Amino acid sequence: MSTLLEQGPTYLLQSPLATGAVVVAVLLGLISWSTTPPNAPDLPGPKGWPIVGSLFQRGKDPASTYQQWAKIYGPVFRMRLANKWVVVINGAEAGDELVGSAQYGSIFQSRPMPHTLGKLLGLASKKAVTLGTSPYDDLLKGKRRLSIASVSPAATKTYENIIERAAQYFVRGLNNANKQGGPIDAVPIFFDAAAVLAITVLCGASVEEASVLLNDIPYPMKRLGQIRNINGHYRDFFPILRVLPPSKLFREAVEVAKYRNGKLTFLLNRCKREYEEGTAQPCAAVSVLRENKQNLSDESLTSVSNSMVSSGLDSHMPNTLLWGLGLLASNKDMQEKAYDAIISQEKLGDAMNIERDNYLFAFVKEMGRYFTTFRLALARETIGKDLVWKGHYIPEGTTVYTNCHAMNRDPARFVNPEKFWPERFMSGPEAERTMPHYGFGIGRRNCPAMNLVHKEIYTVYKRILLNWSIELFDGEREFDAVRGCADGLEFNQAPKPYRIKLTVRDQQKLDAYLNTEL
Ligand code: HEM
Repeated sequence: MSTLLEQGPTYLLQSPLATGAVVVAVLLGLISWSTTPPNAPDLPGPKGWPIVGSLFQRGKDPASTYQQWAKIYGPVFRMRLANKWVVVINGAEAGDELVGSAQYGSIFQSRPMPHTLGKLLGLASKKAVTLGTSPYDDLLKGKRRLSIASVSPAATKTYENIIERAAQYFVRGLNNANKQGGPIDAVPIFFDAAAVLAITVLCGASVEEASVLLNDIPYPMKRLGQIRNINGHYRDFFPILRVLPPSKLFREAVEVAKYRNGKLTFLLNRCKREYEEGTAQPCAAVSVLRENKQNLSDESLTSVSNSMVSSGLDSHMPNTLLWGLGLLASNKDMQEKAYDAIISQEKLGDAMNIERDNYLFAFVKEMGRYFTTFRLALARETIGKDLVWKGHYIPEGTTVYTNCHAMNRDPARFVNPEKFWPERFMSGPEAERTMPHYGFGIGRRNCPAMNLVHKEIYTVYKRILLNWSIELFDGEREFDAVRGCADGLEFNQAPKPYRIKLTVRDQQKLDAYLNTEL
């Protein structure tokens, strides 16, 4: 120390150790400065570590960790993820009051544009931006209106035949696998068929065309979901890392986005031509075109179409179907009740209120609640003004995570929330029967497709259960939404791998069904 005091900067330059220490200190200071966000929300929350904040305290299942933190800091807390402050909403009441209410809902209606995603869109085309990843603006309002119209209950009714054809494609895939003998891994079958379902509902293509359409895309479709993952990329949190060359995952996602846009543009142009000629079949794209009174540009229409297919092409749809299939296979009692409900529905037709009296329908709803495959939904960003809520200050521009997983497990809102109990939507308390759960998000940016999704999942299970009884191949397995989850850090949560065994109920009926041209 005395040498340093006596010689000052000269000593620093002469001693490599001291120079190194100074460089490290300056670098740390710079990183800390560049990762300390201004304008902190005034809420309780975990303290976090220097520089990285709570980034590495989130664990392997951030939604469950936030649910635990909410017990310490309250249903709405703040945390710092390196250079970002994030507010996490965990309770049903707080979610309804903040994001779902007329009073505050508009403040929560934008989405942040993380660096990695923004860069991908710049390279691949703005057409690749789905509604789910669009910040709020006037264009978004128009696009959202179109997407809502295209999946309304009335529009969905006109897609029933398309959904039946896609359900037959699911059954064909399972039947082909079953004919090989041995256990069946439904993952590749469901991912392929869910993509076919999404494409056929979007543009009325035949299942044959849809099944080959995306075969030449060079990397797995889930690359795009990996870039959209709410749990983020280090480059989003540490600007200094952006000087590094793009990662392999990023480069592959750009290719996928470019290819996918090309295919969707082709399909959409065909729909447009047929719509103008008056020969188009009912499908979501035709509903969009019919509703497009503002004459949105081709770019906007492709972007809406991208939004309509991404859940099937990425993972929410196949993952949701895989959780439910496993549960049905593992629980004979539920499977029998679901089968009986299908038979009663077939006999009674419209005389049965499917929403209220059908066990399989209730099972489908409960799957959405219990498994909440999209646990943290898509991030929000506050817009329009700063908010003071119960004395807490949340500045405009704050990133917000709606923890749908925790809201769906809030005991103040759901009786015995840890239990998978479809009957809650049939004979449970009125609040549960009449209010939607949070599996499709909340408020002004919620998922518009809940009706369509319920119908699609119901039809797929109905066709599977009418033809087979299902068992687990490898013995008992627990389909617990948390313990049974493959990877809590993924964009969308899948069950751990499992295999099933199918026993044909009536071979003649199965053959006749597969030979029917729908
Ligand atoms: C099992 C299937 C699905 C699940 C679990 C699901 C769930 C979700 C969730 C949680 C969100 C975010 C909502 C929020 O931030 O509050 C969302 C957004 C969205 N979903 Fe779905 N979804 C599914 C299928 C679909 C389908 C089939 C379509 C279209 C045909 C669709 C269209 C959209 C759109 C357009 C958005 C963005 C809304 C916006 O940002 O304004 N979803 N979905």
